[in-house]
Amino acid sequence: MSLLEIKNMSQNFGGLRALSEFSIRFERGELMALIGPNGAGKTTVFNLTSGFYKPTEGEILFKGQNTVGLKPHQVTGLGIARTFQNIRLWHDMTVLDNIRISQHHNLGYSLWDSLIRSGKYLGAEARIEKTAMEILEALDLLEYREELPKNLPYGIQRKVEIARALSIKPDLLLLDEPAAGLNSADVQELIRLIRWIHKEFDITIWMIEHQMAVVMTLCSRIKVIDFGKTIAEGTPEQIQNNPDVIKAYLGDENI
Ligand SMILES: Nc1ncnc2c1ncn2[C@@H]1O[C@H](COP(=O)(O)OP(=O)(O)OP(=O)(O)O)[C@@H](O)[C@H]1O
Repeated sequence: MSLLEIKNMSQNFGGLRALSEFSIRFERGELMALIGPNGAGKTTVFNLTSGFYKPTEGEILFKGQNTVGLKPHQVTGLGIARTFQNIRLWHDMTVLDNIRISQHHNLGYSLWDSLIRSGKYLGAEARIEKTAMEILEALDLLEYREELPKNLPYGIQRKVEIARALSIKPDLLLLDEPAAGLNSADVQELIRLIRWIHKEFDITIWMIEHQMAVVMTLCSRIKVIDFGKTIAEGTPEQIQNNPDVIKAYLGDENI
């Protein structure tokens, strides 16, 4: 069974067809990219896959289960974690609390348990704390655990966001433009980090990225969309030489 299978997924926003009959199949362990010019529909694909939008048409099967109609926290609970194009962290909570709070989609205790501080509550909170500390240590972020994200350099904030996504122990990690806003040294660090995470956590990664250096270095398979339609899929080499892709990025007049 494929880890993720999307079949003929489309999304309309009023009269705009933002995505048209998008299909993809992932096997466990892949590192895959979704690319395309601005406004092509890439983030829409991630919003649909992670339950932020419900597709107008189509099917999404994750580990064989249909996820269409599930809420984002339910999709997270099944094992899909994501980061956002514009970093979304709680800027007035510490780094550690940001990681801890992300695990609260699946607590296993009730409000009553938390009020009386039952054994169930204390046990779950201890597990959450342990996981958060382990992730921070693995990503070399322990020294920032008591800092507020807003006081940290942008590259570190990106890393914290990735740590937060990883803390739910996902099977599939969606990274929406992880290199956006990073300087070239941070981009190199990010490439190393993603490669390391992919191997060390043994997870499947799907990324949207405009920086071709990142995509071409990391991904074994690339899918290209333009105006909501799939125009190409293949290896980095095939994509680089694909005339439809070149045309979509550069326009007819530049070919
Ligand atoms: N919630 C929404 N309501 C209406 N239109 C939307 C909504 N979300 C996206 N769109 C439109 O759908 C199209 C695809 O947008 P999307 O953000 O998916 O593109 P993208 O490929 O991620 O672009 P970029 O690379 O610039 O981030 C755009 O025309 C956008 O304006």
